[in-house]
Amino acid sequence: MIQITNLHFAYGKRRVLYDGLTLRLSPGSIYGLLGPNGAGKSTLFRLMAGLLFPKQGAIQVAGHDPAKRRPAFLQDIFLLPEEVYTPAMRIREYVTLNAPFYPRFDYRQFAGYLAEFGLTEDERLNEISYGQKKKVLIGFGLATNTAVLLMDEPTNGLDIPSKAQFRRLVAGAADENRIVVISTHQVRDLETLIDPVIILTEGHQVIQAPMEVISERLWFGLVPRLEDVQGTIFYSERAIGGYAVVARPDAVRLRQAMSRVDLEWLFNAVQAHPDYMHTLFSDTKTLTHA
Ligand SMILES: Nc1ncnc2c1ncn2[C@@H]1O[C@H](COP(=O)(O)OP(=O)(O)OP(=O)(O)O)[C@@H](O)[C@H]1O
Repeated sequence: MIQITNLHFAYGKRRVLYDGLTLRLSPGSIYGLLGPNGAGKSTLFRLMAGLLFPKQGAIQVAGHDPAKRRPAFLQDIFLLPEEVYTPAMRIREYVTLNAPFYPRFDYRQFAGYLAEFGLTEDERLNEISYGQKKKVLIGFGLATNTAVLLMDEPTNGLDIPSKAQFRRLVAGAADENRIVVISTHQVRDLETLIDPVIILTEGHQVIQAPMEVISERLWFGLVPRLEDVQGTIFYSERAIGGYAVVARPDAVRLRQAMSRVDLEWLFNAVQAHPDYMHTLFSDTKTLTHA
């Protein structure tokens, strides 16, 4: 469990990033953390990992106060940063040096990921591409089997087939004891993987909701004309044959048309109507998907 209660944070005297953030994340889910540039996604990860400290409020991660950085906490959390830096050594040496920090590290599992990504342990981390380095660290992070796995923009730098591999490997490594949180701008990369979603807005609002609830409370679809929607449209964009729309389900005459959550449209709708969306999902912060 990750429990964030009334978190306040700012870098020095700069703009306040969190002004009373409260969130609860439960094991058994792959959370998607979305937000505009500068909203504070990476900062939230650093706070969860104990690399930054709250100005006020409390963070509990798997029963630990991250700020204390106790060994029992550090061996149960892995943070894959957005920008990865790797030392000039072979993958094998990297694993020999770093895996012992994680008591549940599974060497065979890691070897399987490397093989999936078409890499071998003999390769030198300073002689492979950025995307390949990222794959090594994604595999390493999954193989740590920590209770908490935080991944900041993991699909940046991955080619299209690797994104599908990534989804498959993460889905396979997630289990009922693990909390996985993935931040991303590439929502289409992860649409089928993440549930629930957490969306940060510029105005410090936070929406947290399971996909199932989102699809019950909002309608996503294509309409030939905007006049086909009676009532509030939260987001629309021109599309082939009409308009892509996020609206209230009861506002759409064409309700029989299938509605499937589109995370990119949802993201835009939340940024455009943060207060309304916050109210619409105010009761879902502690819900997890079935
Ligand atoms: N070390 C730092 N010192 C001062 N300000 C910082 C520092 N790191 C980040 N910031 C500021 O804090 C804000 C949030 O940054 P953060 O990297 O957490 O955002 P983000 O949501 O991850 O952004 P992006 O989507 O662009 O990666 C930004 O305005 C950034 O300029």
